Amino acid sequence: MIIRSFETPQEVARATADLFVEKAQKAVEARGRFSVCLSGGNTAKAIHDHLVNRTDIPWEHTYVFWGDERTVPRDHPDSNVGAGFSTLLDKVPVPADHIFAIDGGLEPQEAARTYELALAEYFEGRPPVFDLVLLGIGEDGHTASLFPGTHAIREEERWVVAPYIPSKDMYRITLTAPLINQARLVVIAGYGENKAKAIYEVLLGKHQPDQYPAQLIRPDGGKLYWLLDSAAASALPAGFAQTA
Ligand SMILES: O=C(O)[C@H](O)[C@@H](O)[C@H](O)[C@H](O)COP(=O)(O)O
Repeated sequence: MIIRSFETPQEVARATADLFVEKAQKAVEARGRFSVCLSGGNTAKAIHDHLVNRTDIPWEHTYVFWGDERTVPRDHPDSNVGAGFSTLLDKVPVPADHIFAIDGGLEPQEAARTYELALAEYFEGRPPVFDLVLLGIGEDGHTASLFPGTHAIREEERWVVAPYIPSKDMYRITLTAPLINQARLVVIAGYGENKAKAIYEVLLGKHQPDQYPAQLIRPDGGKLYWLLDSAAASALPAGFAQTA
């Protein structure tokens, strides 16, 4: 696990974009294609702003997925898929048939099952190993839509589940931790003072993933980067995070 802190949110977004580019180039060189899972939320949008302007990403060999989606149609303002398109995919030349969107408009359990089938088809029945999974972190220590106290935290078999989230009073569709942990590279990006306590608890607190689900993110063989701004890293001991 590599933990880096940067002065500003913009530097976090830029550093995440740099890792995206590096991974994309290496994946295409090694396997001819690059599979990436986008996250939702505001952090993702800042990262997308940096990606849109890069000229060194092999978009034509890139395959795009989502780590989670709200149970809303793509055109709803809260949709992660909709935001992925409006802030990134409508602006870069990823072929339309390389984009695998979670359908938040379906009944939640059907949406989860349908997405699992899409993953199985892309990965041709082999265990889904994403080249890169981008994640955010919530103030409550959630990541993707793995929220405290939900059954999704304990899921060990399914790739995609659709738990009811009491704190949001809605169902969400989310990749499970075992699936995320198969990735070659996971990047958790976070900024803002409001994340500092959760980040401390996830990284240095008692191991209690039911309270802090981001503790579940421990890639089996891949790498994990935490990219934080100084505010989000402010509860960590001095020197714990590498300062860029
Ligand atoms: O659907 C979502 O909301 C995201 O997938 C979620 O896990 C997000 O990454 C965190 O809540 C951080 O959100 P911000 O980046 O907006 O702080």
